[in-house]
Amino acid sequence: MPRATVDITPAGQRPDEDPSLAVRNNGGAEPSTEPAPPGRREALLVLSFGGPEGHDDVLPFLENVTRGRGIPRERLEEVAEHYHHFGGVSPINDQNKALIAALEKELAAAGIDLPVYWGNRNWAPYVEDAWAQLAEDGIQHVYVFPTSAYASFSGCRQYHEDIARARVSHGGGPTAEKLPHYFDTPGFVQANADALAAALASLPAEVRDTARLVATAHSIPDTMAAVAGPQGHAYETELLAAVERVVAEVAPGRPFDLVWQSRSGPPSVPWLEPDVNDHLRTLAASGETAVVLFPVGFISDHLEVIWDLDNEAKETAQEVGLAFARAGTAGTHPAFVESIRLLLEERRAGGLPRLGTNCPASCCFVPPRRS
Ligand SMILES: CC1=C(CCC(=O)O)c2cc3nc(cc4[nH]c(cc5[nH]c(cc1n2)c(C)c5CCC(=O)O)c(CCC(=O)O)c4C)C(CCC(=O)O)=C3C
Ligand SMILES: [Fe+2]
Repeated sequence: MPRATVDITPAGQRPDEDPSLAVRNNGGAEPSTEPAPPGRREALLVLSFGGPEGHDDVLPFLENVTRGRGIPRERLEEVAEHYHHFGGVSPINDQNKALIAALEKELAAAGIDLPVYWGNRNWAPYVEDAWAQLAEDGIQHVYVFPTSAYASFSGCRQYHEDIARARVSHGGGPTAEKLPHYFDTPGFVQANADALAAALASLPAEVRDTARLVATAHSIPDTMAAVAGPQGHAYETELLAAVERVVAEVAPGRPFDLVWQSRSGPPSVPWLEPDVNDHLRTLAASGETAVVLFPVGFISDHLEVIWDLDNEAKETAQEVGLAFARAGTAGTHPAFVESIRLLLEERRAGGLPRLGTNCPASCCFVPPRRS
């Protein structure tokens, strides 16, 4: 007998045991093109990287981050120092709390009754614990908002894997879908554009119109870039698309660069180049007098932004005589928060994802190193 469409998961049945839901969700993190079944209990999960909360958290956190990924011990010790400069506390946790508070307000104002949860990959609150809570609270389906806007193993697939791991750790729990990449949503672009305009305005008047616009994003290994997105190189392609949109808003036609920051891994492994510091030296040597860095690759001013740009890159700029300003990230900009709500509403309505993409299962895979 053909099975009728089930709109509401019967009480006592785990949603992932309902075959109709399993098909819609491909058992995991694939977006559905069906509207959300009426009555289904849903939530939004902000899924992030995690960061230490104090001195003693730093090394265990870094070990979580780099497990199986072949990062040299010396690099870990160096990065630990960056965290220790801030008392071992990453700013990312407060930034995520602020984003969650802004999202709760945004949803409430739009009359959307949807609880917001928080889970991380590398530090408490862990996504596994968030999953247990979601299940305990009777949530049947969760929309996952990852704190990365782009394709790539680190920014996309690894978040899919976090969801899968959390579901396995709980033996099920809610079905899930990761929201599409949002680098090209109007609100993300607007937030970055406003930040870039403010940074430009902070420069001395005589260099404001000529300062070089330099976008930055986290470097990734060349091999990871090559397999990002179904056609490969989606990380760079999506970044370039975001940067073009931001520059078109702020200073149409003005030249810009997209360069890379925060590389790690052994020097023998090629990562995306040029590094932002090398690029600043090149710009100075070619006669530029001022730069504005805008870290469009990140959504908040976390440690890799405030250390690698506000300390290291700024020092490089001073060394080579470039006037320097650094734009903020999207953070809790109202337009960005609104775009997240619109993405969520679009998914709940079952529309095909208009904005951005979501990675299918076949891309972005980078196997862990066996040591
Ligand atoms: C693409 C990308 C994003 C953006 C997408 C996203 O946001 O997810 C990102 C974000 C972040 N990266 C962060 C921190 C770290 N990343 C590391 C290591 C690595 N990142 C990589 C890539 C990315 N990283 C890669 C390819 C590695 C090598 C190891 C591996 O192959 O996986 C390491 C290890 C030490 C080191 O070598 O730096 C740390 C401590 C934090 C938290 C900052 C805070 O605490 O405020 C955030 C938001
Ligand atoms: Fe990273």
